[in-house]
Amino acid sequence: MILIFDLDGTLIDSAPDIAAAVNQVLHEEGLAPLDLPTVTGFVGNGLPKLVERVMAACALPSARHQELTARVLRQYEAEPSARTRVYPGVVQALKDLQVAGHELALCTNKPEAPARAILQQLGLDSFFPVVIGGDTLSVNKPNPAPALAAQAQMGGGPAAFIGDSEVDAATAKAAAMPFYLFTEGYRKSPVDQLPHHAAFADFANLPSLIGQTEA
Ligand SMILES: O=C(O)COP(=O)(O)O
Ligand SMILES: [Mg+2]
Repeated sequence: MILIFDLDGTLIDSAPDIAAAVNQVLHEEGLAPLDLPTVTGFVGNGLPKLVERVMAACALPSARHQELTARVLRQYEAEPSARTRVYPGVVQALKDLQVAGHELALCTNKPEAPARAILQQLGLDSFFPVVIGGDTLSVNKPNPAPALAAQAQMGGGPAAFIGDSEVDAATAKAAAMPFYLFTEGYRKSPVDQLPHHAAFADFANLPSLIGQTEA
């Protein structure tokens, strides 16, 4: 089966680096930093949307959105993974899933360039022959197009989606793919309010969970 993974809050805890980039720009603007839970709550719909949420929280004029988005992105790309951690058990789970014959792809709302840089810096790039970012197509998740593009680029066939958020649950539903929910990421809703085929809190359990579903 083709397994399409989300990135932020699923494979990696990346919010500290996103918050650092945001807070550097706020500092340059003479504004107080936002705390980590606040910035984490803004992750999920891509960088332009995150900056829009930051600007609303800081009462910055929306006319500056393009400029501030470019500055946050430049800051983030300068140091994208220094504070970012791969969640426990991810690497072993990805290896086990490949050994079991699955093919892995990545579908994130993070812009493609920093997504690829982070995968490489954290040693995850070799798992993912296909990477679709938030700016790879003209639409991003929860539109199903990025997930469907990942599936098509992997050669087509049965696919499942693994993610941590409301956005991923909606994407999987729209793409008609079973959704595996990682419960320890950046979701805002209770687990039972997110439609999912199966949920897991520990990556060590994912290979058997997917094996059971297939059987
Ligand atoms: O960049 C975001 O807003 C979210 O990224 P994700 O799709 O990898 O969770
Ligand atoms: Mg996510």
